[in-house]
Amino acid sequence: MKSLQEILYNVHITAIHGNREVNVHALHIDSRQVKAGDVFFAIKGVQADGHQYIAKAQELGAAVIVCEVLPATLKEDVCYVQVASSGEAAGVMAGNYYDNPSQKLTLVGVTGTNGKTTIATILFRLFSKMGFHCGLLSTVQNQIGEKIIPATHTTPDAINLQALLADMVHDGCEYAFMEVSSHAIHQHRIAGLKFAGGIFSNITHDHLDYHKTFDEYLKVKKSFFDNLPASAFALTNIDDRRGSVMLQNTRANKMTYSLRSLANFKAKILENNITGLILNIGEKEVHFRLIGEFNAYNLLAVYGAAVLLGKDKDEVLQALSDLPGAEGRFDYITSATERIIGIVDYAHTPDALLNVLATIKKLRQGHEQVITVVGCGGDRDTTKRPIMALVAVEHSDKVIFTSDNPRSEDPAQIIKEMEAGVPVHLKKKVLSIVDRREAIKTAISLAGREDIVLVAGKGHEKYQEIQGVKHSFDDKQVLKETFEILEK
Ligand SMILES: CC(=O)N[C@H]1[C@@H](OP(=O)(O)OP(=O)(O)OC[C@H]2O[C@@H](n3ccc(=O)[nH]c3=O)[C@H](O)[C@@H]2O)O[C@H](CO)[C@@H](O)[C@@H]1O[C@H](C)C(=O)N[C@@H](C)C(=O)N[C@H](CCC(=O)O)C(=O)O
Ligand SMILES: Nc1ncnc2c1ncn2[C@@H]1O[C@H](COP(=O)(O)OP(=O)(O)OP(=O)(O)O)[C@@H](O)[C@H]1O
Ligand SMILES: N[C@H](CCC[C@H](N)C(=O)O)C(=O)O
Ligand SMILES: [Mg+2]
Repeated sequence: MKSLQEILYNVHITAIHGNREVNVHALHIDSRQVKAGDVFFAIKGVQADGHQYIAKAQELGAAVIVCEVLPATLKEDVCYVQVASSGEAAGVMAGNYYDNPSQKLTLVGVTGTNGKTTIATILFRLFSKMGFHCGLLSTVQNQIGEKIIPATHTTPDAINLQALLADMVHDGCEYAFMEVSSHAIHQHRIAGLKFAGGIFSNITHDHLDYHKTFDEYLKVKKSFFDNLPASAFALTNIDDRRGSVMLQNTRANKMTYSLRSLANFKAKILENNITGLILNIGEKEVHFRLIGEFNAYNLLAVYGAAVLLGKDKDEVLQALSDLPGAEGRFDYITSATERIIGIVDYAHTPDALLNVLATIKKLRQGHEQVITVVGCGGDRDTTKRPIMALVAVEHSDKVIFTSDNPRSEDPAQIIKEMEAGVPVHLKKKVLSIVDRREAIKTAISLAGREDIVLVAGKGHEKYQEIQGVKHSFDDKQVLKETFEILEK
């Protein structure tokens, strides 16, 4: 329990009404969770406006309401804190409530369209391997040392985020690595955090349903770097067209990485095949288990960040060389007799799909066919559907369009929107099968000896969300089962 006065530290308050001599029990952004003596933050969202739920929160006993607009009638026993942004106030107040855990950790945030999970996860594994107790906040899962905490978001909401970081501090973590999604930046989920470093991987087409234009999406990502403190490093991929823009207004220590031009951290790909990568990095030739050029970028980002955090170059490279990639990212299994390679990958953007297919092309030795199974998520950026479809058909021998997570949408309609991206002369390559399990089975039945089946879009996900229900589903498991039937 903390006094309201304590948790209001550093909050930009416009006005305050009512009794502020209260002690606060818990903080909530969802009225449905409020209990007597709690703080409720009224946040304007996409579906609803949290201000509509102030009355509900009061009914449930909220002692403090943080809002942008005051309700018409004020209750005597409630304290109303009026602020310019309730979302931002939630971050700062949650930070104060949990004793600002980010100030007691070395916290590194990773942003970009693709590569966040990979970079954050490998940083976590690298530092753990080098003997440090670490925390991880990622799309796949959150971790405090060995302990796994399921993740609901790539970046949790402000209150859960601060609570998780506080748990890391209590558990003795020194470092925390987290993904910083564009939604999280825009919704101020990261307000009140002190970062020791920020990493930018790349920016390409995604989330235009939310950010509306690419420029807006870019601005949001850039604001993460604009707000880093002078004590932090800002490490950017300058081979990305927007890499240097990210750093233009930051006060942080500007650092760059590149495979192509002059940069603070440079690497050269010497070999790139199914067993991994050999890079010339830090004046050494090092073999890594991760596959594909895009992972050379991810490894370089990890290496740069580790060196900027003061770690010995050779020790970092030695530990890094042996680490596996994140779950569901270029995750492959091979069938025993036919030697069909099944690859599960979380590519759910046009750029990620292109990168994975380009990597597969490079790995092909002879005349193996590439058969791609892919769908697009419902209730998400619809403009990427025809583009992902085109990328798939242009870079595969056969393609099966199927469902990803249709969510509230009609899966057949999503597939239609994908089909619209396929030019007439490539239509003969395409089959559409709504049922994802059937689609994967069909792909394998079409595959000959040593062919490659890419199952894209869901990576580590263990469910398929259809009409609000999450059904158990695991791409890799379906591949395995189908291979087993084939072997019999
Ligand atoms: C589009 C988006 O980001 N939505 C997030 C947002 O919800 P919202 O704006 O729709 O909220 P809303 O339903 O309009 O409600 C507004 C406010 O009223 C409150 N409310 C609502 C109902 C009620 O009865 N009482 C109440 O108090 C809500 O708690 C909320 O504070 O705020 C919620 C609370 O933090 C999030 O859970 C929710 O994530 C949804 C589930 C989601 O799917 N988000 C995805 C798109 C997302 O955030 N993805 C990124 C990853 C992207 C990437 O990896 O590139 C992520 O970081 O996970
Ligand atoms: N550096 C990279 N550049 C381009 N594509 C990448 C890169 N790293 C990974 N990918 C591709 O993008 C997919 C997603 O990678 P990853 O999960 O690391 O990214 P992410 O940014 O965390 O994605 P999300 O925003 O959905 O959580 C991978 O499965 C791979 O296909
Ligand atoms: N972080 C991404 C995940 C997309 C994964 C894909 N399987 C889908 O459901 O669209 C998002 O929120 O857009
Ligand atoms: Mg991620």
